[in-house]
Amino acid sequence: MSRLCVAEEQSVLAEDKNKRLHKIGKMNNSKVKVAVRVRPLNQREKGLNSECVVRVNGNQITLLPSISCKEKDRKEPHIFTFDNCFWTEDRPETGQEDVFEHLGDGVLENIWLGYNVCIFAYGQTGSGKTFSMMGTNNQPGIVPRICSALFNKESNDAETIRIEASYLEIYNEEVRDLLKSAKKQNKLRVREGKQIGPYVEELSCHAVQSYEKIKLLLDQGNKQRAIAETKMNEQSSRSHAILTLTVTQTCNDRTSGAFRELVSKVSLVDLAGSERSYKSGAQGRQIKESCNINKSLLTLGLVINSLAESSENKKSQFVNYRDSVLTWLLKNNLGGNSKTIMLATVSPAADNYQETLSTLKYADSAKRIVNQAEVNEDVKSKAIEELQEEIKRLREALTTREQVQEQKSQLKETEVQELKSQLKEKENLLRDLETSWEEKLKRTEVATQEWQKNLENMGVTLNKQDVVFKNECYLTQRGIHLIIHHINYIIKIGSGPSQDIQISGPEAECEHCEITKTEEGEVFLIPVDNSKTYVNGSPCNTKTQLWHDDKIQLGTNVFILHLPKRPKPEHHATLPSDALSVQESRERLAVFFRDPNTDATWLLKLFSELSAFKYGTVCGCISHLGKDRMEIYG
Ligand SMILES: Nc1ncnc2c1ncn2[C@@H]1O[C@H](COP(=O)(O)OP(=O)(O)OP(=O)(O)O)[C@@H](O)[C@H]1O
Repeated sequence: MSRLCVAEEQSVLAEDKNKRLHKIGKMNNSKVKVAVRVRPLNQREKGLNSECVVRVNGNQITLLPSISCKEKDRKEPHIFTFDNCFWTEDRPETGQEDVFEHLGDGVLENIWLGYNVCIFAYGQTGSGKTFSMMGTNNQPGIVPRICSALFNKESNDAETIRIEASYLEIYNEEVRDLLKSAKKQNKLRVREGKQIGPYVEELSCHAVQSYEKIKLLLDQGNKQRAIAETKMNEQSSRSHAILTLTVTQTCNDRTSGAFRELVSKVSLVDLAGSERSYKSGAQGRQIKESCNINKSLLTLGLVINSLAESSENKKSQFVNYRDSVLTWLLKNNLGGNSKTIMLATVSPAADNYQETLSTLKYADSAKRIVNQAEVNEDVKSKAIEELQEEIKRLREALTTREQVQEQKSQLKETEVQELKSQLKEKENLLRDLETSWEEKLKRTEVATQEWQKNLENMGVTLNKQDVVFKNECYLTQRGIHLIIHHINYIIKIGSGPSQDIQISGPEAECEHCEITKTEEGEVFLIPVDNSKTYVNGSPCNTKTQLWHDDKIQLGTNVFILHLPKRPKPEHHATLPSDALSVQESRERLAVFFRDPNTDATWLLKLFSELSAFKYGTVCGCISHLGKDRMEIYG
């Protein structure tokens, strides 16, 4: 039978099943809910006096024409209506709560009812996807709030709740397990089962019993992501991250007295920035990254469009989910069995007009998609049955293939290998489904300990939220995450698109400075003429050697150099003959001398040398303390 006929037959069977489920109220048509969040103007945009071109009125968002937009967009504003519009400028402190109240509460309700749910954040780099999904310690986002509520017993009346978590990222169309140490990573393949839908082979799944445990896993995953990024000088915005929680509840049906098992798969997705390719001036490896990011996002766009069209025309049409890893994994969430929310994040600044318009158009298409959400009841037994059948079929196929192996052709050999690998995978899945909860909890504990040990062996120490590499040379920059930039030979820093590290702010030059590392491991800073560059608070206008822990300020961007092999040498100041002694601490220098009327020029020289050398920004004062003592404060 041709592929098309099989697809047609399957779709007829699925339609019949859907009709039946609709009738008994266990499936319903569910439009993708679309919300838009506008972040406040950031420092860079304020510094550039960027015009604010977005207005929000209730659920309506208007994009006003601006000088920077294309000719055809200059005449009229673009007006869109969504399920929710969030504008953080009005109430910045309650922004995260507002979003959770309007989106998160509904998500929880659907989880308790046994539906699959998905929230995916889409928008240009820096528009607030990670801030909305993850948030910060003080302003937690949707993900930690959902995780915390899942363990709040008052929010549901199930007898038992079991939660398993997996966390992956898609980078250059390859899947990485964020909860497995880099050493143990194989290239992970996406497969698909009739009952379970698309899944990632060998992806680790962790049983969690408390919010603290999920938080620990999330932290681990984010660190793993940070390590991968920094090892390759990547940035998080270049990969897509998917956290999946499988929530299994057993409930006692009050009327029949029977036990029901409800399973909800919760997919929380932080997509890569949507604009990368044309604004970042991508080169070399970055071109591959951009193509692959855009391949996923492009396919996502195509999938959204064809789903929107088929929902409107009420006609099913073939949707090529398998064209990208992202859409394949989100197959159920887009047009399938899931209650899905898209959170589109945008910047209000005029110079982001095109990206904002394209995000809003994307979001506008998404709101036309209609999913077929189904209550997932007793799916485990069905999945076990399906796997047992599959395993039986694969074993038989393998025996037949092996029997005709006499004429050993290359083709047969590959076929046998593929069958063996499928068989192994299905057996693993079955074993996993049959593993007891207690065993799963034990496994998670062992995996966490192993992961931490591995990091220590790699020379990485975990310091609260931070990742520190013991013996390497890098710059750290603190923002929403701690960002680490490795220095290998030469790095260019500036606000221009071709710079290795991009800085922002009104005082950031297009090409601000270079940092070089010699073969001997010495590090130098070479500022570009007239750039606002400071080392430990002192202006730096010429090539300057840098030491461990030096603070480098480029305009308003601050970096700390990590170079443990080059600690700052001890400073030996030449003191005038009448100085008696010098006492130093990191914050204070006290010079004792005989004659309080000593010419102070040497002291001022010493002061400026020391401030440049060791004391960072010296807001210091020189004060006379009695007859024979002066103190300089750093
Ligand atoms: N709604 C908001 N309110 C306050 N600050 C915000 C908001 N949204 C984003 N920000 C700030 O803007 C900056 C960029 O946000 P974020 O990292 O979430 O962007 P992103 O879309 O995830 O970017 P990328 O695609 O590069 O990962 C962060 O410093 C964040 O704190």
